[in-house]
Amino acid sequence: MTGAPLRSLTILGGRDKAGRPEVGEVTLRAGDVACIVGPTGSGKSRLLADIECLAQGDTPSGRRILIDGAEPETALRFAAHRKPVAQLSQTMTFVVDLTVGEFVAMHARCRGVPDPGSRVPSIVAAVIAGANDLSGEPFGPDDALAELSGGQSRALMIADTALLSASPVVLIDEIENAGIDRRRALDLLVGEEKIVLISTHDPILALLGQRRLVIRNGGIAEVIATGPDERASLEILARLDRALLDLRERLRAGRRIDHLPDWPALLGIDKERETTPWTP
Ligand SMILES: Nc1ncnc2c1ncn2[C@@H]1O[C@H](COP(=O)(O)OP(=O)(O)OP(=O)(O)O)[C@@H](O)[C@H]1O
Repeated sequence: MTGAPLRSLTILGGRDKAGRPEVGEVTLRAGDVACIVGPTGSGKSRLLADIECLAQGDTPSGRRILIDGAEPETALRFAAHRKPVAQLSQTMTFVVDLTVGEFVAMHARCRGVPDPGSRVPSIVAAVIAGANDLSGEPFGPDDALAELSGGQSRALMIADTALLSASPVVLIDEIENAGIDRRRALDLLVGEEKIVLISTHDPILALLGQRRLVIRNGGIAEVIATGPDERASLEILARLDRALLDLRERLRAGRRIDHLPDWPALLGIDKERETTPWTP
């Protein structure tokens, strides 16, 4: 654990793959969500890895990461239990022979949750409830960890990271196809005053963040603040997304999709005033 709460994380720019300097400085504060966007191979994972290891000019990018405006002490970089950064990777496979309840209780004890006798059962219940809120398929404490679906595993790790991990910085490598409610996942993490960085191409996630770091050829080329027009678009995208989720749920439940939603009504488009006919 890191002790005092972390207030800010600063990325001091290094160089791109061609050795050119990138955007000089980006500071994120507790409760901030920043998205990392860029083409395949542009260096998104490199940036996450630089933050994860609290790079000090000793990685290919030459970036330096500051905690609360200062270079982190060496122990913070190399002692696993004191690391301020948690990373949720794209694939989540459990290979231990434990139930969900046993695993979360064990993690709670490792994380030093005080008085295991009374606190652990309630924190286990809170983590499982949080995970069930994110994934469409509920599971319980007696279910085997190894038998959880991809979406359930991912939801469990997000709830576990939000509620149990002491790490104030959370790095997420793409959660778009994980079958979980992405907005709730972010709310859960941000509600705990974490700094969240997500590598994503999902328009909803991208617009939910306050900023987007655009990566090109290995460097941060631009920092885009989410503007008011984009926030308005987010509401429409969220409606579309809910409608698509509904259709997915129907399919999951073995039902038919004979009728599609009334899209113009759903998106708040006034049919009377529409002048340009839409053609597929
Ligand atoms: N600034 C840099 N200087 C030197 N090498 C870099 C830099 N940034 C990234 N790289 C290297 O470029 C390669 C591709 O980067 P990375 O895997 O981070 O891309 P990505 O955007 O995450 O790709 P994908 O979307 O396919 O996962 C890696 O080998 C990485 O170490």
